[in-house]
Amino acid sequence: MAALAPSLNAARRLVIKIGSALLVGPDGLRSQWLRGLCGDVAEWRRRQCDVVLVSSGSIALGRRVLDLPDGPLPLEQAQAAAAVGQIRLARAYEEALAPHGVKTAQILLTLEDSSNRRRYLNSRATLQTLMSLGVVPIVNENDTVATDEIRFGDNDRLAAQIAVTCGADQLLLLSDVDGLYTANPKTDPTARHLPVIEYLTPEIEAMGGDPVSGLSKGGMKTKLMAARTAVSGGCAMAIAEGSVDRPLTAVMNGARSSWFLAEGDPQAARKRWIAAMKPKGTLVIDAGAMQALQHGKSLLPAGVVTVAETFGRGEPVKITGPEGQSLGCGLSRYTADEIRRIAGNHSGRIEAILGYPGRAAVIHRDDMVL
Ligand SMILES: Nc1ncnc2c1ncn2[C@@H]1O[C@H](COP(=O)(O)OP(=O)(O)O)[C@@H](O)[C@H]1O
Ligand SMILES: N[C@@H](CCC(=O)OP(=O)(O)O)C(=O)O
Repeated sequence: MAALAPSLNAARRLVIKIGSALLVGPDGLRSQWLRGLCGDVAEWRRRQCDVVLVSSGSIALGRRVLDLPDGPLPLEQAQAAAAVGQIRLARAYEEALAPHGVKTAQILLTLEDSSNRRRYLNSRATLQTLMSLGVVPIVNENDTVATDEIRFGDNDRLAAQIAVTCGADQLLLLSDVDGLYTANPKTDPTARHLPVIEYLTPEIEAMGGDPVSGLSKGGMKTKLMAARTAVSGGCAMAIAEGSVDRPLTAVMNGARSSWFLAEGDPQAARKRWIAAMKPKGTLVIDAGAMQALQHGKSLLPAGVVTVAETFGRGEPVKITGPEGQSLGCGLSRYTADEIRRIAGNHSGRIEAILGYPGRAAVIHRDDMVL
């Protein structure tokens, strides 16, 4: 029996990627379309769904303002265009969401921000805080500082990385095509649409071709790479035609799309990821902390007895009980030296001891596997 596609209606945390060609037309920003999209975003917020928007379009908007020619731009010009376009892009979202009472924030990231564990944890914490405050973050690649070696280069993969980082259960790529076909439908009239992709097999991955549109970057290739990241992170991913009015409502009402099914749920995937890491050090904790962890609490400095070896912030450490029992592992929010100084102390004393404020927990329960 064919597997069932998830319903967009059921998303609890949704990341939506908007391609340049949707947002910017021959006459500039497609304001009316953006108002429709933002009407949908507000509707999903009303349903208590957290929403993150990953939007392309800064280069497409900026190049128009700077009168740069069509076609690929040299890196420096693309970076300049992005700097000019990004302020317009962010303002457009803010203005389209404000009438619905939805607050926005701008987040610009590079590939390094996801590969460097400390920066990754910081951006994750900021995203979580923004969502807990009901804000819709607008994310784009930080094109002004991202040179070729350190860039995602396309927002499909950035969106998948964001979806996994913030534990989203669904990722929607709004594109100029209504899903994955057996070949590029713009060039091959025999191409067949695939509504549900249960497993990302090599055959499926070979279907991804390049884009035809002049504004776009990755084509289907990068969307399939995004699918690999999303589904293995426990997030279902859909590709849908975004140019229609109110594209989320359209998908919910049955507009054609392709769904890639998730492997497990986001939390389980994150725990698998942490469990697979090689610990860099060990924290020995007392009996009270051991009991607290077993009741689903975070590890506070007060419960740490000793720290072995050297590790940095965000690195994996082993957690051991007072009798040397192996309890599990987790990502440390402090360096080994910092924990040595705050061990045994109440979290309220962290700032006085270290000389700067820090997070209350040494290992947050979301970053821990027992
Ligand atoms: N197997 C395929 N199925 C669907 N589209 C494909 C396929 N291979 C290549 N494509 C191309 O990928 C395009 C979508 O990618 P792209 O233009 O980069 O979109 P976006 O700007 O939304 O990121 C389609 O319009 C199509 O030309
Ligand atoms: N960061 C770039 C977007 C790059 C990109 O992935 O574009 P697209 O293929 O249209 O989603 C920009 O804002 O122009």
